[in-house]
Amino acid sequence: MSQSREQLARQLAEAVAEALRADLAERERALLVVSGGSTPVPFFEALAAMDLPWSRVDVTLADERWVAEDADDSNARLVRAHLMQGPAAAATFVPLTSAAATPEEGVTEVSERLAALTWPASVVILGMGGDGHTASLFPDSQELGLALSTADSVVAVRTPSQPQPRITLSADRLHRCPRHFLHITGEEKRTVLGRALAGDDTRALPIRAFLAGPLGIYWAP
Ligand SMILES: O=C(O)[C@H](O)[C@@H](O)[C@H](O)[C@H](O)COP(=O)(O)O
Repeated sequence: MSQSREQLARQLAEAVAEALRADLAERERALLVVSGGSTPVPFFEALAAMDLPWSRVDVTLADERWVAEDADDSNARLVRAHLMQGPAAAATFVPLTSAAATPEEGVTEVSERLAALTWPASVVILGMGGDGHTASLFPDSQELGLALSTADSVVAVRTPSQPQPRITLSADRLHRCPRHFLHITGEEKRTVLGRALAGDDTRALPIRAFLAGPLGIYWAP
């Protein structure tokens, strides 16, 4: 019998907590990179309640919509509401937006902010859309090729399928981590992942940029 989404969230939270503890035994600070969207909420809430040296943990995003932090579709708002709570409130959240009007104008400041963190990240949590995007690496984005190839840490992204301009960690920066976990739910995403595993055109299904390496896949119906 397949597990529930709540059980999956707890299982993922335990794996992430274990990874953070392992790294914090070796280094002063540890970095957790999370994705936004709707799937992560039960995972965020399970992780937030865990007993960790949270004051030594930095949390940032794999991508962000270029909106104010109090906007309904802000990933920063989602993380502050569901992860930066309880014990995890002692962690440091590092947002991916700035006061600049556009992500193109903000990438330098955000890149400098990220440079001060402890890379490689301990863990990267990826989500996936029904179009096979992950972070803000979208198939229909004109910046996809850049985001897949640049050594820069962040890329401004404009995508016809998305209402807001975005900023995303580049594939290179997302790869700078020994642990990647893909957190997806539902039959549609299971089917998309199956298609991604069966092919090699990363521009068509950008999640493919992360399937060649070690990837923990956390899926529930
Ligand atoms: O900013 C975002 O939306 C996320 O970072 C994005 O990459 C997300 O992981 C997928 O779009 C899946 O979103 P759902 O969990 O809402 O299906």
